[in-house]
Amino acid sequence: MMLSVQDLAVSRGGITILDAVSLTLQPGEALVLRGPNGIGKTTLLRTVAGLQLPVSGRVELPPEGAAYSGHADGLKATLTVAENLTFWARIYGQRDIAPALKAMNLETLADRDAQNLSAGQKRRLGLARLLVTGRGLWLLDEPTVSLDAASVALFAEAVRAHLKRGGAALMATHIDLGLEEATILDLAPFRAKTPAPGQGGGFDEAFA
Ligand SMILES: Nc1ncnc2c1ncn2[C@@H]1O[C@H](COP(=O)(O)OP(=O)(O)OP(=O)(O)O)[C@@H](O)[C@H]1O
Repeated sequence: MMLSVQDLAVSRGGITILDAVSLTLQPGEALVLRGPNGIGKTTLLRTVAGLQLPVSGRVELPPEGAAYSGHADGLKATLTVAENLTFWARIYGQRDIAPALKAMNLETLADRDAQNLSAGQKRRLGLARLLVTGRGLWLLDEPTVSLDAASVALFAEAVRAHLKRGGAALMATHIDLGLEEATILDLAPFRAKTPAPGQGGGFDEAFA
């Protein structure tokens, strides 16, 4: 078992937005969270990652934990691409950054400072970071934002290889990665019963 979520309720700003979420992931499986903007995909992923506490319910992860990739890529601006990856690899007890550089097509950018990368290149570095964690469970929030078609294909290939190695992935993404291993979980049935005004709507009301 790579992940077990049982009867989980999660909140944002003190208000429960999703409840009774239960799901499991076995090695080799991927689950894609679907639902309109604001339903709580980010909140659910952050809760599963342990970045915020659940309102109730249980999350069981592998003993070594998960690798989380959120909207911020967590890059060190003044370190090069290779230095960033080496930094993270050391934290996670890994040595070799070469496969991660290759997988995300960063070899020719290895010596460039992270602050001088384009948005899509930064995203590729953020995803390369996943590969140097050595963690079996990936929790991914909109991993393909800013990526062009070729980079989306590279990313899909990296996820596929991860699943083949016995890894698992829980991800929020609006685009189809073409992963036949992935199942879709629509979060609409888990919407908490009494959302506050402006919460859980079909789109981002603040910008309507
Ligand atoms: N501090 C806060 N107080 C109250 N509500 C908040 C607060 N922060 C976020 N929210 C609301 O919580 C809800 C869940 O947000 P979340 O980012 O998890 O949604 P999402 O499904 O990931 O959305 P998207 O598809 O746009 O990324 C949204 O309706 C958001 O407006």
